[in-house]
Amino acid sequence: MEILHVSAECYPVAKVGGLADVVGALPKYQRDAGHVAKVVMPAYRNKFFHNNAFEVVHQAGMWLGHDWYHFNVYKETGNVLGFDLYLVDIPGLLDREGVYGYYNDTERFLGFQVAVCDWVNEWQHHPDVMHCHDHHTALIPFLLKYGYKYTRLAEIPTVLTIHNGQYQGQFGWDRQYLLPSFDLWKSGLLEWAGAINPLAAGIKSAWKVNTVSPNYMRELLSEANGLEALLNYEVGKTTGILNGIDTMVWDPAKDPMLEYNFTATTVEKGKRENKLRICEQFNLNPDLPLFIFIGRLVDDKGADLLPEIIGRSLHESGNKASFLVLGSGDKHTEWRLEQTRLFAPDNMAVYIGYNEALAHQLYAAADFLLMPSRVEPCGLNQMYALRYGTIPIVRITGGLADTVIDFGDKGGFGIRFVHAAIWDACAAVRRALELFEKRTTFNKIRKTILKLDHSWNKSAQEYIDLYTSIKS
Ligand SMILES: Nc1ncnc2c1ncn2[C@@H]1O[C@H](COP(=O)(O)OP(=O)(O)O[C@H]2O[C@H](CO)[C@@H](O)[C@H](O)[C@H]2O)[C@@H](O)[C@H]1O
Repeated sequence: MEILHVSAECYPVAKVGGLADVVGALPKYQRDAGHVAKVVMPAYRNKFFHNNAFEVVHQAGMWLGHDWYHFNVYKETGNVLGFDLYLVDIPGLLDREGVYGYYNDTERFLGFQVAVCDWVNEWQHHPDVMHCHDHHTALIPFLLKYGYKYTRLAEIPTVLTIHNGQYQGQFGWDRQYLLPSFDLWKSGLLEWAGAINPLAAGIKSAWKVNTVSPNYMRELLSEANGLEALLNYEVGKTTGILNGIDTMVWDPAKDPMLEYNFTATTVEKGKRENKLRICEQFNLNPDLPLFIFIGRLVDDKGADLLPEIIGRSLHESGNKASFLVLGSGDKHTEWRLEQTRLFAPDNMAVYIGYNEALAHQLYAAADFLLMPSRVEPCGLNQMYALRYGTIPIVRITGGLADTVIDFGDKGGFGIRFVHAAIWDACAAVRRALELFEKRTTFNKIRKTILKLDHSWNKSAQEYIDLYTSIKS
């Protein structure tokens, strides 16, 4: 089967969050299962673009409203990722260093989607499925079905994966002219709440829709940032497939970003050594339990709760813990974290920014990972933590409920709490502190979690089954 993944991110080409991890890993596992999986994404002007070799495989031009853009499709020639990677270069739109956050993101990702459809329109054959990820690519199922210039592509099955339903990419009807001409009788498929809503259009038009965990799929039926009614209506074509992790990239035994690699048999020494390094770097006491948070500092992740969770936990425990936060996002939360640190400089460290290597080192060094998420479609951090012998403390929502069992329950290994609230998170931290003191149980749990299998093997097959169910 030939699968074309269309995405705004893919690790290691360009990563902002978990979407990149998924799109960088899933195709490898699909390849290993005997399929041809390709990824097409924008050609951002970043390190990866400058440091790798490409050949031009397609050159064309397109109208985006009243503006004409020339575009190229490049193919990476070194097979660096282990599957075919295509980059769409649209000078004037996509040739920026960053992924998101530009004033014309709507035009940028519209241009990307039109260019992808135009390019596939020139192929001699059709891919067996086009797999679109999140709202930046969610207009493709609509365009293929109803765009006049894509009639020969109308039968290509499309799958839309919702990695995060909070972001939908809405823009006003006044910009409808940016879309290539389509059957206007179908305009209603673009519409949601008085605007053009790409995610809603994708849910309506894709052949199948899935989220990144079964529990998140259930949650979306009652809480989907305004799309609840639509998802209830379309429930028949939806499913939840749990994300996996790339166990080749995330392997404590071989990870080149770690100074000390370790396995299940050397976990105690290995984690101790990694912890010593990190504690030295951030001026923390290595004898205290180390709690980390890694992620985008946004309210959905519960990042706004962190300053008080940390402050209160330190106060209650008499400074018997260390906390380290790695992330960036909401400026006010960044500032509050820095302020909290001033009150406990020996027990708290904050790294504002994005640092892939540090993230790996933190998963390896920490004792506990804190995830007080309000919304968590799947969450990869808890799976990376488990793989690196760090016990996750999670609020049970979305995929966190699907992947973490409380150590108090049969077969359990993590710490769960119910409310995205300071008091409940602090109670979970208290349980962690008690667990840290019970060394035998703590070490046993560590050994157990290192052996859990969160690789893509099972889920990659579930995607193949999904494609097979719609293959024309
Ligand atoms: N400052 C920083 N420095 C270094 N690394 C950082 C970092 N901030 C984040 N990361 C890394 O980015 C990734 C975050 O992945 P998540 O799945 O937790 O969240 P995200 O919300 O981006 O993804 C969305 O899509 C994914 C994939 O489907 C879902 O799992 C998730 O629930 C959904 O919200 C991890 O690899 C993490 O280590």
